[in-house]
Amino acid sequence: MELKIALLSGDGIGPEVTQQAVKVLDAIAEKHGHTFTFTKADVGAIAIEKTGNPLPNETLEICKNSDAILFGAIGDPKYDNNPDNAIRPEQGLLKLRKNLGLFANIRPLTTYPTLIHKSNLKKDVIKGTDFVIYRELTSGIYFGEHTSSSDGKTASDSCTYTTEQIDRISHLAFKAAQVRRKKLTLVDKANALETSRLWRKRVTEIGQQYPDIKLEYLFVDNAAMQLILKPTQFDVILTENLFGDILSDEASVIAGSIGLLASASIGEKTALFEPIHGSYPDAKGKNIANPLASVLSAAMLLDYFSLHDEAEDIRIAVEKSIELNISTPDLNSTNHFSTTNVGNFLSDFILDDENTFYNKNNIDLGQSTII
Ligand SMILES: NC(=O)C1=CN([C@@H]2O[C@H](COP(=O)(O)OP(=O)(O)OC[C@H]3O[C@@H](n4cnc5c(N)ncnc54)[C@H](O)[C@@H]3O)[C@@H](O)[C@H]2O)C=CC1
Ligand SMILES: CC(C)CC(=O)C(=O)O
Ligand SMILES: [Mg+2]
Repeated sequence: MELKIALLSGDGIGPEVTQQAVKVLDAIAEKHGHTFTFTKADVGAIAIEKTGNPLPNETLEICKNSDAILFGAIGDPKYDNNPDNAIRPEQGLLKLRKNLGLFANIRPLTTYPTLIHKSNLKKDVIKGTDFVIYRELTSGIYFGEHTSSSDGKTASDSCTYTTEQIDRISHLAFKAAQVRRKKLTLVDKANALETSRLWRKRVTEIGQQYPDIKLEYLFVDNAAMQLILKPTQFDVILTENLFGDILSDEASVIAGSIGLLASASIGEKTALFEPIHGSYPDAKGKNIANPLASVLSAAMLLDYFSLHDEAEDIRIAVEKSIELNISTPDLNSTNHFSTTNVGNFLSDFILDDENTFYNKNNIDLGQSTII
């Protein structure tokens, strides 16, 4: 298969982690006889520095002319610490999502035996956790009217949802539940918010078209608690933009690191694949960021094009790296491997086996070495 992929590495650790995902995709292309071509484009703070615009037209055009987008992360303390800046890196990502109509953000959460064993959370609570968050991505409070008064004393952000915006992601979430464990949990704040009441009404109505799916409702405050108390109760979580953003970062603690959580943002015409984490500015250029979220986002990209065997190859390589402790410091407090090492291991493993990596790097099999 030939795929044109727009590569938007962005800021902070974005370039370091996406570089590993590209490496892994190159290995998959070589192994399975595909041609993946990457076209780089700027977004976020780097794009502001170069053009004054966090989403230059050229970048948008490259995305529109590609089959899919591989995205790193955006964000820079220079802007975060100066809230008065009118032009901000995150506008690049929000506008990209809106312009490409990427309304459904799919964030799977799985656990790995090696990491369950190391987790600070109770092992019998997190063992077997396997759910997916369907987060609405192009509406809600991030896209409402934002105001601030001229005296600087009042600010507002409005949250709006239409039935059309709720319906389209709800159908995707119900369909996902049909091929999973047939349970959908709507997370909202219907005891306080009008938008949440609309979500509850519509999702209940849509649920009638999916009688095989058990539909449950949770208020978001309770959901935040249940995620940690009993995460195995969840199968598909459906929620609005803000709640999905927050709950998925929280859920990453169950997996072991936010550096493990991948996502796919699906629209009608195209799709974007990105880690759920941000630009982790403190780690920029240090070669310590976990690249697995980016690599697993690349696996979701392959799934999107029905290259399921190829996606599985990536997931098996990722599992192997975790099992062998070839992991960055967030997962491995003693035997640190670098971002690049992890990417090299994955591509070597995909093309050959784990011994290739050990031999190339002159390591005894299983040795605990910092390289
Ligand atoms: N999709 C995106 O591009 C997002 C961008 N951001 C932006 O990123 C910047 C930093 O935001 P933060 O709130 O600090 O969130 P962040 O996700 O960048 O980092 C939070 C913490 O998560 C951990 N972490 C994140 N990615 C990791 C990785 N790959 N490997 C290991 N540990 C990792 C680190 O401990 C880090 O301190 C801000 O400018 C923010 O606006 C935040 C979230 C998403
Ligand atoms: C610009 C932010 C809304 C990005 C973010 O935190 C996310 O999508 O997870
Ligand atoms: Mg977020």
